[in-house]
Amino acid sequence: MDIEAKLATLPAWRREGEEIRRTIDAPDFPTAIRIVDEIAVQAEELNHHPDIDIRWRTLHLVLTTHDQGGLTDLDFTLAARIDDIAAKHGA
Ligand SMILES: C[C@H](O)[C@H](O)[C@H]1CNC2=NC(N)=NC(=O)C2=N1
Repeated sequence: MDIEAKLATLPAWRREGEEIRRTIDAPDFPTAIRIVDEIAVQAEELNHHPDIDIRWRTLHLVLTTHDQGGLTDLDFTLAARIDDIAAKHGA
């Protein structure tokens, strides 16, 4: 997998070693929680789960594939779905 090529399609995400990260600024706290809830649905569907830090209406998300010890296609698939969810909620 060409990690840099995948990252180029996901400008909201930045790579830090074997992880990719993005921040989502939701309009308000209830929306932030709705975004997390929708991410949870996708995470379960993919059996791939982000680390999520909730700070009022700001979400910090980290993706990596622990059981492969690095980034895989699953991280980029989930990242794209997270971007769709954020955009849908105006974040
Ligand atoms: C057993 C189960 O498939 C694994 O624990 C899955 C679950 N969700 C996961 N999520 C992430 N982000 N990385 C993993 O390696 C991972 N492993």
